[in-house]
Amino acid sequence: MDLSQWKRVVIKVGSALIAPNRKGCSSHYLLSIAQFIVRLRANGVQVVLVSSGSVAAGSHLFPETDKVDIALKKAMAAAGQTEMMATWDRLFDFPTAQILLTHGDLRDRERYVSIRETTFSLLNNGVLPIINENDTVTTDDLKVGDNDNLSAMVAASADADALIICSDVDGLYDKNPNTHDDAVLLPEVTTIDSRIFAMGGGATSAVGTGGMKTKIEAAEKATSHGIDTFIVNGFKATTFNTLLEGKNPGTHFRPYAKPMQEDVHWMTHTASEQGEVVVDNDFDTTFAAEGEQLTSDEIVEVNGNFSVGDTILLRKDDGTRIAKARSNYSSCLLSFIADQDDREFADEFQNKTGPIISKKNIAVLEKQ
Ligand SMILES: Nc1ncnc2c1ncn2[C@@H]1O[C@H](COP(=O)(O)OP(=O)(O)O)[C@@H](O)[C@H]1O
Ligand SMILES: N[C@@H](CCC(=O)OP(=O)(O)O)C(=O)O
Repeated sequence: MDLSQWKRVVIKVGSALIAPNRKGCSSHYLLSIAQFIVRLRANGVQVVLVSSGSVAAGSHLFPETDKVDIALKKAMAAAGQTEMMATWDRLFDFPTAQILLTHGDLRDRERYVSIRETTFSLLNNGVLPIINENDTVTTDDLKVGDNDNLSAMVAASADADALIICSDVDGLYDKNPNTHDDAVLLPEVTTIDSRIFAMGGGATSAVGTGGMKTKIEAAEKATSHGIDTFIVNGFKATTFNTLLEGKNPGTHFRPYAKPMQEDVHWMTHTASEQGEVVVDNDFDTTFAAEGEQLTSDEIVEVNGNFSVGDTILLRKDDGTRIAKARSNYSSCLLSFIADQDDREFADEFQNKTGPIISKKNIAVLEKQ
């Protein structure tokens, strides 16, 4: 682990560190994280902070109840967010900036690029971006849902060298250490496979979302973009000294040797498909890599409503997911040519209109 190689780092801070007792924000655990950020910046490293905790920080402002419905949770997030930002801001003598995002923003390529450019602009001007999900406006369809995955999407969009997820445990154990006394810490993970996913359980604290499951998902997203990923214990001040010494205090997920390109990574891990195109089972799966055309006679079915420019999933009739791609056709137009009995007309139509999918807008998914 060579810190001198880090140019940009994303640090994700979990709710338990912001509002440990759900009685408003506390700077108790944030002080050592803030010092870490200051030291990194002094060493020329750009830092992006992804901070959870708005709900936990805001809950004390509302009457206590056993039934916290979605509207109340959103109200807590809205009220807690200002308290959380104020708490962070007090800890720094450089400016901070609030960015609130939803998955709806990240999966739209234009908005994604805009978020990326704004982040770079803030960083290049010495401002610390502090990012959270915009809980007040999210719906099930629009939300990322947890800040672990959000931090990995942010790390990929910011071309970070490292993602440090600060949690309430030392790292990934072979089972949940809060429910198993014999759980063993894994200092290093080189491949994130089903065995690793099986170890990650949900959250057991009152304030956490997602537990270790979403942290492993985040690690997979980040490492596939070449980002060194760490899960560390944010309760311990020693964690950050150890990191500054270039040592790993928790679990280190090694990055892929051959990371995905930024746009392919976005399509694979951030964009969600608006519809799907089912193709023949004997469809040649190397087509995308070879840059060959998908022809309308190979289409079995077009599902969903999508427009030109939307992300679609290409899958085989047997269910195999082949690729995600940007569609150059709307679902209506694609159904129209796929349903044509007159092949000559369909071919001519496609020749005139252009390829259904362009080579540069395809992310081939892992073969299953
Ligand atoms: N295999 C595991 N290793 C470590 N922690 C685990 C594991 N499985 C489940 N967990 C739970 O994940 C929790 C951390 O996630 P979470 O509560 O969402 O925290 P945060 O607020 O930091 O995101 C731990 O406190 C623990 O209860
Ligand atoms: N956006 C939410 C945080 C959701 C979340 O993922 O929380 P955590 O598991 O503590 O990182 C909030 O600010 O309360």
